[in-house]
Amino acid sequence: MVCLAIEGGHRLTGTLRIHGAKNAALPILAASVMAYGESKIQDVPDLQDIRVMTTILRQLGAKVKEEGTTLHIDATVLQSTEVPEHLMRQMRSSIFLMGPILARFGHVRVSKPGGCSIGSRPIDLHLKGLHALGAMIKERHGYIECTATRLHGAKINLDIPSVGATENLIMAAVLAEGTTVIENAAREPEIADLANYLNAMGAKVQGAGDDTVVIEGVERLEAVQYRVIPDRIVTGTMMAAAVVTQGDVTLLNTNAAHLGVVINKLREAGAEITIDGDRMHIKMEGRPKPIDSIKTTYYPGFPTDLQSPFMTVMSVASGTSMVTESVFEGRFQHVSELRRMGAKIKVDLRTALMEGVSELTGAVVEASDLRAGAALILAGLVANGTTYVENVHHIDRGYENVEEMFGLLGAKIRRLTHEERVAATE
Ligand SMILES: CC(=O)N[C@H]1[C@@H](OP(=O)(O)OP(=O)(O)OC[C@H]2O[C@@H](n3ccc(=O)[nH]c3=O)[C@H](O)[C@@H]2O)O[C@H](CO)[C@@H](O)[C@@H]1O
Ligand SMILES: C=C(OP(=O)(O)O)C(=O)O
Repeated sequence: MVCLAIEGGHRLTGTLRIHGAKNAALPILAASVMAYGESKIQDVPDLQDIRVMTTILRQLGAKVKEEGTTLHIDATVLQSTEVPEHLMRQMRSSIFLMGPILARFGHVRVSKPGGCSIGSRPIDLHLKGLHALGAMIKERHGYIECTATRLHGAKINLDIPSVGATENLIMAAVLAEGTTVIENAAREPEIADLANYLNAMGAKVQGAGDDTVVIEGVERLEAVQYRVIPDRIVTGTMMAAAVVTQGDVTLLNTNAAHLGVVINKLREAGAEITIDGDRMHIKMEGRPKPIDSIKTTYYPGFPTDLQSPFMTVMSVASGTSMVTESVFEGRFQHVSELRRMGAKIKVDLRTALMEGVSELTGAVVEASDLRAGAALILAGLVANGTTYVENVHHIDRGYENVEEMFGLLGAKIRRLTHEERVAATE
C-alpha cells in the first residue's frame, strides 16, 4: 500500500497544463466500440480508470494501441460481449459499456458495479432507460444481461438528471431505430463532449448539454479522430490548491466556461482570477475569506467532485463557511481526516459547518475516495509538518502522476511504500 508524503508550507507558483478529462474520456472510449475502423482518441489522461477501460476493451477483442496520450482503438470485430466481473468491479465507469455494446452487437452481459464509499450509486435509471429502448433485461446472480435484435427510439424522462444514465442512453440510442427523446437529461460538459464525438462518427444527437436531448438513430458509425476536453475537476482542484497555499499559478488547457460557479466561489474567497482563452491565472494573497455557502448540485451548479477540495480551502479561511452535499449521501468521509489535521468541522446530516483555523498540522490520514484524497493533499500542502496520505490508489484514478503534477508548481510530495511510511513516522 503506497502513500504520499507531503511537506507542508510551500506556496504553489508556476505553470501547469491540465490533462484531458477522465469523465469525458471514459464514456468516449466506451463509445468507440460502436465504430467501424480505427478510432484515434487524443488527450486521454494516463489514469488507473483509463487503464481498466483499455484492459476491458482488449479483453473484449478490440485492438488498442497507446501512443503517448493518444489511444488507437479498433473494435470493428469483438470476440465477446461479456465484461469480466473482476474488471467490472474495478470502477463504476465500466457500466458505460452497457449501452454501446448492446446497441452494436445486440447483447451485453456485465456484473453490477455496486456502490462505493461516496454513496450507494444505483443504476436503476440506466436499466429503465434501456428497457424503454426495447432491451430485454435479466438480472441474476449479480449479473445483468441485456438483449435486443435492434433497439428502438423511445421517450425517456429521467427521475434524476444522472450523468451516467444520460450518457449510457445517448450511446444506446444512436444506433436504435427511430428517434429517442431524453428529458430531464444531465447537462454536464462531458455529455456534450460525448455527443460531439458521436456526431463526428455519424450519429445524430441534438441538445446534449441541455435538459432535452434528441437522438435520431443511424445504421452505422465510422471511426474518427477526436480530442477529449480538459478536466474541469482537475482544473478546479489546482485552482483551490493555488488559493489554499496563497500561490500564483497559471493553468493551461482549461475551459473557464465549465467552471463558472467554481470561479465565483474562489473570487468570493479573495482569489484574483484572470482568464485568457484556455489559460487561467490564479493569484491569492493572504488567508482565504470564508465562503458563505456552497451547495453541490447538478451542472451548472457547484460540482460534488469539488466539494472536498473546497472544504480544505474553507478549513483554513478567516471565518465560518458552510457546505451542503446534495448529490451523494456518503461524501463527507474526508471530514474525520481533516479534523485529525486540526480542522474544525461540524456535520449535521448533509451539511458541514467549518470554522476556519489559522493552522493545520501534518498527520497520517486516509483517502476514502478520489476527491477526498485530493482534499487531503491540499490540506497537506498548507499544514505545519508532513502529512501522509494513505490509499493513494483512489487518487491515481483521477489525477495523472499526482506528485509530479503538484511538484511542477513547487510542492514537495513523495510516494512512499507502507514500510517507508512506517519508518518515517516511528
Ligand atoms: C465517470 C463520471 O462521469 N462520474 C461522475 C458522474 O457519476 P455518475 O454518472 O455515477 O453520477 P450520477 O449523475 O449518475 O449520480 C447522481 C445521483 O443520481 C443517483 N442515481 C444515478 C443513477 C441511477 O440509475 N440512479 C440513481 O439514483 C446517484 O446515486 C446520485 O445520487 O457524475 C457524478 C455527479 O456529477 C460525478 O460525481 C462523477 O464524477
Ligand atoms: C466520483 C467520481 O468518479 P467515478 O464516477 O468514476 O467514481 C469522481 O470523479 O470524483
